[in-house]
Amino acid sequence: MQVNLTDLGKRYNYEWIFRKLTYTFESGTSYAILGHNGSGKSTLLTIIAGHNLASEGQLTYTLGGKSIPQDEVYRQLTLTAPYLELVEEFTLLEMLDFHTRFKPLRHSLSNAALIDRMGLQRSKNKFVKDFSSGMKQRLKLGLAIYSNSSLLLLDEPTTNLDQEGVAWYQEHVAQNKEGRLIIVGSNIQHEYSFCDEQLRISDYHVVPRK
Ligand SMILES: Nc1ncnc2c1ncn2[C@@H]1O[C@H](COP(=O)(O)OP(=O)(O)OP(=O)(O)O)[C@@H](O)[C@H]1O
Repeated sequence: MQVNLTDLGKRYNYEWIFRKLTYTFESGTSYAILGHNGSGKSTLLTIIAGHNLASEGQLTYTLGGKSIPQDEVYRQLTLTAPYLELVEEFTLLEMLDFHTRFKPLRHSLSNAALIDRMGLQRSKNKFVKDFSSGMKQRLKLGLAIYSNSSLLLLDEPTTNLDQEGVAWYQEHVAQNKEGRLIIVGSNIQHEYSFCDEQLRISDYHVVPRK
């Protein structure tokens, strides 16, 4: 998977969040999008995911030498972000059944094996609404990391995780990065320490004229 941004810009109303962003993201490489709160990291990730529209510029996707239309790229990607909700009315087992019907798991992993990897064996019949916030985050990450997607987008991936949860995230993301394109939106070092490249969104802020 390759994602090409050419002179990409986004504004909300009259406020430009970033402009003139030209960059190539390549498979087999992990990227960190860095910047302070409100700098535009989530905005860029949602644009790459196709959940949000750029205001100017071009965004193209290529897989195996073939270009993928923007409205089909969702098949190739998984995104996890604090604002994306799980289906709270499902038990863990039901949640996995539902999710994997649309997005099969990597390496034909079974749902039971994913539950083991997430360390959630004792909660398989528990309703998601009764999970702690850290358990919900581990579930979101497990679904994203272990889905069979060539593009993995992680926005603030360790939100609500304790030290053990952070170590779990680091281990599992590192084990599943080969051959994939991973983009992390973060300003916390332990979330993106495995990344090979860094993109500072503030380099693309519009400097107001004096
Ligand atoms: N739907 C929207 N309408 C108007 N402004 C928005 C909208 N979404 C985001 N913004 C603005 O865009 C800017 C960038 O927000 P964004 O959430 O992308 O930043 P971020 O770098 O991810 O921040 P954080 O680190 O706090 O998550 C902020 O000024 C925010 O207020």
